[in-house]
Amino acid sequence: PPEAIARAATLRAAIEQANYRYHVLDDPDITDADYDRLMRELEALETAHPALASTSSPTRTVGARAHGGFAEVRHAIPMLSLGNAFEQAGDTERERFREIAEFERRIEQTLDRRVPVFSVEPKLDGLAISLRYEQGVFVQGATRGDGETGEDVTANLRTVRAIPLKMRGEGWPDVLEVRGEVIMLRKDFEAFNDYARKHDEKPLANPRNGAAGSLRQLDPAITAKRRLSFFAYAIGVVEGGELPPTHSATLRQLREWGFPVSPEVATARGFDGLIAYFQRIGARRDTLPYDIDGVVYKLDDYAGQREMGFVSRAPRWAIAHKFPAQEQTTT
Ligand SMILES: Cc1c[n+]2nc(N)[nH]c2nc1OC(C)C
Repeated sequence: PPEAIARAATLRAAIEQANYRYHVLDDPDITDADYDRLMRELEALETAHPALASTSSPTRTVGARAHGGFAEVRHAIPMLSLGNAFEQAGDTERERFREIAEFERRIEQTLDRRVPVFSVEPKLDGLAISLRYEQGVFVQGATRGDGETGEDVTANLRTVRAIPLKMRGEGWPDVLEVRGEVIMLRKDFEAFNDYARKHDEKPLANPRNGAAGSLRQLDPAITAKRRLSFFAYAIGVVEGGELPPTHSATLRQLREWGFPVSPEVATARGFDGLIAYFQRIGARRDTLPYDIDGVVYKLDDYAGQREMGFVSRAPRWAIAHKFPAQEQTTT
């Protein structure tokens, strides 16, 4: 009946808007209870009128169990690892952060640029995944695996509300791969362990295990019970369209298309700018809503990235800068 069709469309739009405001803008305008009421009303409508349901409906996020294990997915563009730098003994900052000074100087020299601009980002401690969108619709998601081949965890990723089932806005390429980290926010990790202890279930050792374990569940219904989040940080395949010339502009564009991007991302100029960011984030590390194990510096303009190229599997144009290992507080 037409009024059921109209009501279902209204509910879907409201739920997608609520997901965007909660996960991308971090500025929800309805309570969790209201959100659940919208979902329950849509589920009831779709049950009463099965013709209404579609795979891209927010209620259709729990798919079938992967009986024989996960299918393999070959990454057309390998998912890279990052070379990383650690602090070293020394008096001056250039000595203590010698590897970062080296990284930055090599880029200055190779590109003959005085002060290169970098995209600077928190290095989230979760599970790296790649999301494939065709005509703006989420069609496949895979884990990083060994960088060349990962596992198809599409059904599980559909249950992660921070991952848009359809891109927002317009102007996106025909095919777009968005890469990022699936994580478990600290508050959701603590809530999960409270529940586990009360129900005599095995608690999670840390949020990273929570994200990895939840995503690798063969039954998406179990994944759906784990509160996971997602932050985009890179692009893979782009076909039938083009992206801005810099990584920072691409991250802004991804936010508009409905992808969560960490609010901590910024740009920095030269060695001093990198270290200032490293120390700024380091000072706030324990107050962030998610675990990080360092920060990532990436030359911001894509032309410069292409010119710098890669060393084996890690790009010359990016590096992870890790904090000293933190004593894991076993909760
Ligand atoms: C492996 C990795 C991890 N991370 N984490 C962030 N924030 N950016 C980022 N980029 C990565 O690789 C790029 C070089 C694509």
